Amino acid sequence: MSEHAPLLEVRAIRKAFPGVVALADVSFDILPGEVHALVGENGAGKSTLLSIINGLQLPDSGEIRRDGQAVMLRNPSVARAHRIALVHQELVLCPNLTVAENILLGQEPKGRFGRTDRKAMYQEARRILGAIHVDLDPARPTGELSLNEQQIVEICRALVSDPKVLIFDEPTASLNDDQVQHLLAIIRNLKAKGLGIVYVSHRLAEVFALADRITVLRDGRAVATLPAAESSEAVVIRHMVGRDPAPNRIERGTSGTAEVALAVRSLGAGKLFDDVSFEIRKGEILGIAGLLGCQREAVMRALFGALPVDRGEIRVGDRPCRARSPRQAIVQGFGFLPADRKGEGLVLPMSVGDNIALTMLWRFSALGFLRRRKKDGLAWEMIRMLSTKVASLSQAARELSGGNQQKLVIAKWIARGGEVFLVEDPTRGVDVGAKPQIWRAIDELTRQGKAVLLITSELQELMDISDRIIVMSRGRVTGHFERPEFSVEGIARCAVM
Ligand SMILES: Nc1ncnc2c1ncn2[C@@H]1O[C@H](COP(=O)(O)OP(=O)(O)OP(=O)(O)O)[C@@H](O)[C@H]1O
Repeated sequence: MSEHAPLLEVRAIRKAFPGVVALADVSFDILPGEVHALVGENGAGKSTLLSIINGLQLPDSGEIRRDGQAVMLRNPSVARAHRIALVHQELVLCPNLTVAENILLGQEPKGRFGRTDRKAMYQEARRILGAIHVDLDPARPTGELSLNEQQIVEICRALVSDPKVLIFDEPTASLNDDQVQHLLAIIRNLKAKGLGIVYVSHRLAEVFALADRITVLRDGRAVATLPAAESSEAVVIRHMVGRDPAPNRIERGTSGTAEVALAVRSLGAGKLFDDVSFEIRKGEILGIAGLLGCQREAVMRALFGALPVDRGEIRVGDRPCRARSPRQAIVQGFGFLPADRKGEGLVLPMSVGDNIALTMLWRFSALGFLRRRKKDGLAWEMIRMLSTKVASLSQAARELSGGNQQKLVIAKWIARGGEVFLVEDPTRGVDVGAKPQIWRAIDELTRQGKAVLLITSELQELMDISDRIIVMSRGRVTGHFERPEFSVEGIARCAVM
């Protein structure tokens, strides 16, 4: 076989679910030493394709060839035996076990009487960590690792079977910019060793920083395979959505009224944060910027009654607010969209329509036909507003793609209402085509007089949407910027104070 023969070929794969053709005649291949990115809108078919390559699902028709030979990937163990491995997006580590135990879980080297040979296990874990140039103590309990370190353990777990094809499913979804760079360096290193890497991500900047080729899926079809060096984000987005994308930056105009929606004065919580003060007017979006450990998430949680404060004052409108629980915070006018939305607020076996209706029950107290029609009408409005891809209102939420589940959570959360919305990373896991719609939905909230406090993991996004930004560093407010003064340099300077 020539050096450039594909490690893996996917030919004319088709996979349908009731009411949806998830993959229609998809073909693509992976060469040794290449990163082949797979991109597409939410529901385009990426996860379905990955699960077929990883042996989690069988295709209805089509063929998979590994080193030129047709293979039947009946389950993930068969895929592993063919040296194909997947790095999970969701970290599935056991927190009580050590790094080495997690890496070799289920594949521990055995010594006498079939017992685990612990010395060999630690040696093997050290060898794998060394192979990707990571200095992590294999004896550390996994529970105390950072997200980035946990991700590394996940990668090592996939490397145990010495794969030739390694699949990454949105590996950077919960990482900050520095951690992303570290992960990309590890992936480049694996590529240099000749592995073929399949890389799925919604973050196009990262796809262009890493990929050799990019295959775009749209509505279950592979609509283009492009050499990254000869393409651009705009071209890829056009293939993904079939039109020019809407700009992310929202023209906010003269937003905000004079009326203060939320006033926070000298707020403090233990050693986490201190002397935090700001105001948000009705109709305004205030962003909080800061590096990891700046405690902006803790401020959000304190406002939502999920973390006790011991000093300072919070006022919603002209009322003092002392929420001691999220339930009380909701009653006092707060809405909270946490970054960790997995399963959050969705009853997965229930239908899409009923999931949205759950939050709106109080609006439909009168029984009757009209109620159903009105309920369905509002549900469709929510679904369209965020371009959620659903087959029908009666489709079970569990059958939606990951990104579409996220959009459904956001739709529910907007439907629930409130005066002050606390929002963390609303576009995480959401495709580029739908991001502007989410920003527009938030913009629309403020036009109705709501106030929004916002955190995003990408600073550019925060600058695109916020009216003002405060910067936090080590639990204190270190900067305050009006929209015309926004600059990455200025904000970054305050973030390291
Ligand atoms: N088990 C299932 N039953 C019914 N429909 C399904 C099932 N799994 C996936 N689908 C449908 O197949 C289509 C493709 O979904 P898939 O999860 O592959 O999309 P994706 O590109 O990974 O999206 P995302 O970016 O949101 O993760 C979607 O319309 C989805 O609703």
